Amino acid sequence: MPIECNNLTKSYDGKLVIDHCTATIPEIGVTAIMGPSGVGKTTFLRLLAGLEKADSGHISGLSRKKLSVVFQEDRLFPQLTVLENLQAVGSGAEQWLYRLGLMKAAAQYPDELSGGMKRRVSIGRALCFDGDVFLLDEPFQGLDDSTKMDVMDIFAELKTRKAIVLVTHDHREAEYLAAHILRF
Ligand SMILES: Nc1ncnc2c1ncn2[C@@H]1O[C@H](COP(=O)(O)OP(=O)(O)OP(=O)(O)O)[C@@H](O)[C@H]1O
Repeated sequence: MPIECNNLTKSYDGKLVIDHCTATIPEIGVTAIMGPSGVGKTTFLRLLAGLEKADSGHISGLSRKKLSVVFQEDRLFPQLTVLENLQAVGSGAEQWLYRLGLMKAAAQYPDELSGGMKRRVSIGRALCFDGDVFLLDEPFQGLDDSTKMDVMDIFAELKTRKAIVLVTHDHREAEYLAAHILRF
């Protein structure tokens, strides 16, 4: 069942951020969300994640679906190691750490990591949680080109069986992964 967004609106302090947005997100494959800074892309993801409530409109097709989210700020558990951060949410932690090039960092704590490493741990946690729907807000930002390709390839594999909503400013990422693009 696809996710249907019907006529969503959302304002902050009287300023309209999401203006009657209607969109379909297929059950399988990558939907890229693109648009200038401040146009409401993160807000749209937060509406999908249920972290914000729309002022009007309706989202259907999300009930009973498990959501894996990666937001721009990496919300890792500071008191847990990298490995434990992944194990806390699901299974397959070691396998994902390996795929993400993080095996050597498994016993480190988040405040000992670089920005790009924290980002990969966040991605690893989303993968371990193994949602039906992945909500990704600029997930590849801060990764060097080679690591970015490795991580994008994980999602290229995943997109054959999951719904992935990818906010990105990078046309190459969108072209590589996405079946269609929602322009905000
Ligand atoms: N919690 C909030 N309270 C007040 N204003 C907010 C809040 N969240 C977002 N906004 C405002 O809503 C607008 C859209 O923000 P949003 O983060 O959704 O944009 P974006 O398209 O994701 O931007 P970027 O590409 O820079 O990440 C901005 O003007 C922002 O200041």
